[in-house]
Amino acid sequence: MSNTRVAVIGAAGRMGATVCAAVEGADDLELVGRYDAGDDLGDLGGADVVVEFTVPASSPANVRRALALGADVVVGTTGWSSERVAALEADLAGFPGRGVLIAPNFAIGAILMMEFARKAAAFYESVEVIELHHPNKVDAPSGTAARTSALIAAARTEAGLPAVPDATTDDPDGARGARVDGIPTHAVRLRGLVAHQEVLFGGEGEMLTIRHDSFDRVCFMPGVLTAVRRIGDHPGVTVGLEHYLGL
Ligand SMILES: NC(=O)C1=CN([C@@H]2O[C@H](COP(=O)(O)OP(=O)(O)OC[C@H]3O[C@@H](n4cnc5c(N)ncnc54)[C@H](OP(=O)(O)O)[C@@H]3O)[C@@H](O)[C@H]2O)C=CC1
Ligand SMILES: O=C(O)C1=N[C@H](C(=O)O)C[C@H](O)C1
Repeated sequence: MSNTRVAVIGAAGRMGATVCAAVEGADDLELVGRYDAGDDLGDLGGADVVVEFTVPASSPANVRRALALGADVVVGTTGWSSERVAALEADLAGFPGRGVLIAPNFAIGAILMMEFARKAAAFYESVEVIELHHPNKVDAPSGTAARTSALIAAARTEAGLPAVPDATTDDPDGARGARVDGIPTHAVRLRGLVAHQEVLFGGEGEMLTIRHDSFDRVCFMPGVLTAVRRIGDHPGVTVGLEHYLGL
């Protein structure tokens, strides 16, 4: 069987460069193109699969370009709101058989953290999400935190839980953080960090903390390579690598 041809958009970035090295190290994959800001995407090297790690403002146009060239697309870039996903789903009708995976986080531990948080959500009155990242990150809250909060909110609604209790009436500086689907969601930016998240659940007399730490971007690579290898089996738009992992 011939190797899968892979192009990377955002190839000079922290994630893109790590993905290029991972693809080059895989016997069954061939890196056919590296593209970064200002580059002409051309025919994307004739890639079968395009991996996209850029910035939220550029990601949708890059995905559409890759689809138009006949490639499947693995997207790691954050900022894919439900409106953006819906627009992509409508566009994808014009590209039958093509697949797009939008994964807020490719690290297995982060995927499990979200799954555990979703399971715990129905059992606790209180919950807060705290994400902590390197200070070069441009978006807040992180895509992972936004997805975690959305999953928790949906699970709470399904369980018939009311809003999280919070007596705050005076918060002129936003100290209580953002609300994502009603879930308090906080962002920390600190030199020395890579990507970290805590989900705090509180009930009468107890707290459950679920924490994940990415210490090195290599932790995302098994997930990215799995996505590249399996995307051909997943036409349409998929949000979250968990759907490729049987979770
Ligand atoms: N899903 C996951 O598991 C993970 C997702 N991420 C997400 O991936 C994205 C990238 O993160 P990171 O690598 O740290 O960021 P970087 O800023 O290091 O890399 C982004 C790269 O994309 C380039 N770029 C910007 N616009 C375009 C464009 N239109 N076409 C091609 N290239 C472009 C940038 O160039 P320039 O700097 O010159 O503008 C830069 O080289 C973020 O959204 C982040 O949240 C990060 C880690 C894991
Ligand atoms: O920008 C990052 O670094 C990361 N971005 C993703 C996010 O926003 O969730 C994934 C991970 O947290 C690293």
